[in-house]
Amino acid sequence: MLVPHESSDDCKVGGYNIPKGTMLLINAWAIHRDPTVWDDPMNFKPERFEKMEVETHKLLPFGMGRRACPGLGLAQRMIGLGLSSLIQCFEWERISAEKIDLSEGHGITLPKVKPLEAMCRPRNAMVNVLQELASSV
Ligand code: HEM
Repeated sequence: MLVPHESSDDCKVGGYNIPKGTMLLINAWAIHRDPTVWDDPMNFKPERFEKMEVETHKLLPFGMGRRACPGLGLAQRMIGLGLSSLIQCFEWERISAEKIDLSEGHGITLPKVKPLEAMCRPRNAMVNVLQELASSV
């Protein structure tokens, strides 16, 4: 669910009459899994975002409109930078032959039921860079 909003006037949403003062909750979780909104929603297909102008209005992790998250640009850049640094600098392995359990838990955010445990070791090409970084802290 996104942050609750309150209608400041009588309005209609999706054909429903919403009186002034109603609490409105957007179920982004359901929208992101709705097969009438997304083609094959349960599969990871990053290529669906290649034509960003087509799909962005259906993707709501930051809300939408006037009260959408003003930290969107910062958050997207930091997540990309953080994740790509972890992939570029380290080799990653599972802790056992068992596949990672991706089951979703409950909460304000979407935690994993089983926290991720993984092993990492600096990539050879990155050892010097990481040592220099660590010694400069
Ligand atoms: C992955 C990171 C983030 C996610 C998923 C996220 C998501 C959201 C969502 C869903 C909302 C509510 C939108 C709505 O009312 O419909 C929101 C609001 C807000 N976010 Fe974020 N956010 C993130 C990072 C950030 C960062 C980095 C900042 C600031 C540096 C920030 C500042 C805010 C503020 C100030 C609001 C309230 C905006 C308003 O009510 O007018 N957020 N965010």
